[in-house]
Amino acid sequence: MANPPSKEALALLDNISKLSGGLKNSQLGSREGLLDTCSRLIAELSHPSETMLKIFWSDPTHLAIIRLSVDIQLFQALSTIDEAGKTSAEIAAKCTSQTDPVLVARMLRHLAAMHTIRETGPDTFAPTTLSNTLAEPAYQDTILFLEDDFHIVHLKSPEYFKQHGYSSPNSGVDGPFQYAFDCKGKHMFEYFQSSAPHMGKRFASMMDMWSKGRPRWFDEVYYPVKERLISGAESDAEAFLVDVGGGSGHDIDDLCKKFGSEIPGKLVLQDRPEIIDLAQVDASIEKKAHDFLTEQPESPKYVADPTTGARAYYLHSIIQDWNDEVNTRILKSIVPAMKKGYSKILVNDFVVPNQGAVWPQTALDWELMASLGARHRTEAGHKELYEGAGLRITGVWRHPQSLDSLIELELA
Ligand SMILES: C[S@@+](CC[C@H](N)C(=O)[O-])C[C@H]1O[C@@H](n2cnc3c(N)ncnc32)[C@H](O)[C@@H]1O
Repeated sequence: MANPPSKEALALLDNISKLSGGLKNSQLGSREGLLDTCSRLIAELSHPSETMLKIFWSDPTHLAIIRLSVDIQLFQALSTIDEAGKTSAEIAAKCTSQTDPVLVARMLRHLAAMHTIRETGPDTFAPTTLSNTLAEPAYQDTILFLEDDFHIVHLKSPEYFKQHGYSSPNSGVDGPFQYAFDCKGKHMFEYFQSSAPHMGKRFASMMDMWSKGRPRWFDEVYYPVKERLISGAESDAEAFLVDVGGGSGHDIDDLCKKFGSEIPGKLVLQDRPEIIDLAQVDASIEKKAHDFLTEQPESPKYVADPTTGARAYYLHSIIQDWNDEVNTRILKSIVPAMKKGYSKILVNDFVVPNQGAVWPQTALDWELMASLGARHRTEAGHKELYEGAGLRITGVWRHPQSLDSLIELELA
């Protein structure tokens, strides 16, 4: 007979049944609660050797198969199939190149065992929402970035830490990334530009992919854009909102789509020149190459008929990329452009709790360290940084289903 479940497992099962009721009634947060509780239950019920094999066998092989699927266009082949499914030989015939049907069958079986696709009968497989989504260009780029380009950084990090006395990096130009690519002194974004433009493009796609499926800062229950920005915006101001380091423009483009003619002024997308070249945004959005370590050009000092600075300077996933010293430079480059009591800086970043951070936060913190010598901040860490740059926090907003926050700042 099997061992009786532990007290913890029983409590988790009770919680799952409560949360299931919430999910059926579309209660906000029940989906997230269920995901967390189910993963705790899996950890509680698994034998350590099962967990070990999950981490070191099933996940890496799953990853290897997903990566290979990009080359043979397996997800694209699957996306043409209906829910009844097709045999592995039929699916192999739809892949690019002459892929061995036996190899495809082995890939399909593991993908099905990992719930990435569905096994609908003997040697018969059908796509899922996940596998269809993995066929999209932004997801394919992300797989290539994380596997082909970035994975080496994690593989090399034990050597890096051994050489650096196991201390936490605090430099964007001498961390695990620079060690793996032998480019000490060059920041990751500079390295993309000078030595690996394909990585820069894939990275921008990854940021685009990441914005999907999570609440956006301008959603009604997140940050009240109408109340805090549109209302009170001066129509003769040069710019309404500047997306500083906005990548290929998904945030500002979606803001533009959502509010359309309600936006009372110009929208400006700024980033490095090679990223601005990639951006495909609404024609009304001005695209400008700008180094955010230098003085903000969307400022009364520079515009033809200056009245005020922009209503808002939006920084999404920027503060988390740099140490305090560089962030102070970024913020102080915007401060002279701001009008007191009118202009705001909007920081859209994680505010990690002092206890109970969840895996998307802790995993990203490690990625930030490895790639950029950077880290996540608690609310106290954010506050200290902004006060040091002559700013004050005027509010922190969070969507009930999001893990990130919107921190609103004004001149102190
Ligand atoms: C983590 S991404 C965030 C992109 C976008 N805000 C988003 O949330 O998807 C950081 C962005 O900062 C840009 N960046 C890095 N250094 C920069 C600099 N000195 N000036 C302007 N942009 C820079 C990168 O090109 C990249 O698009």
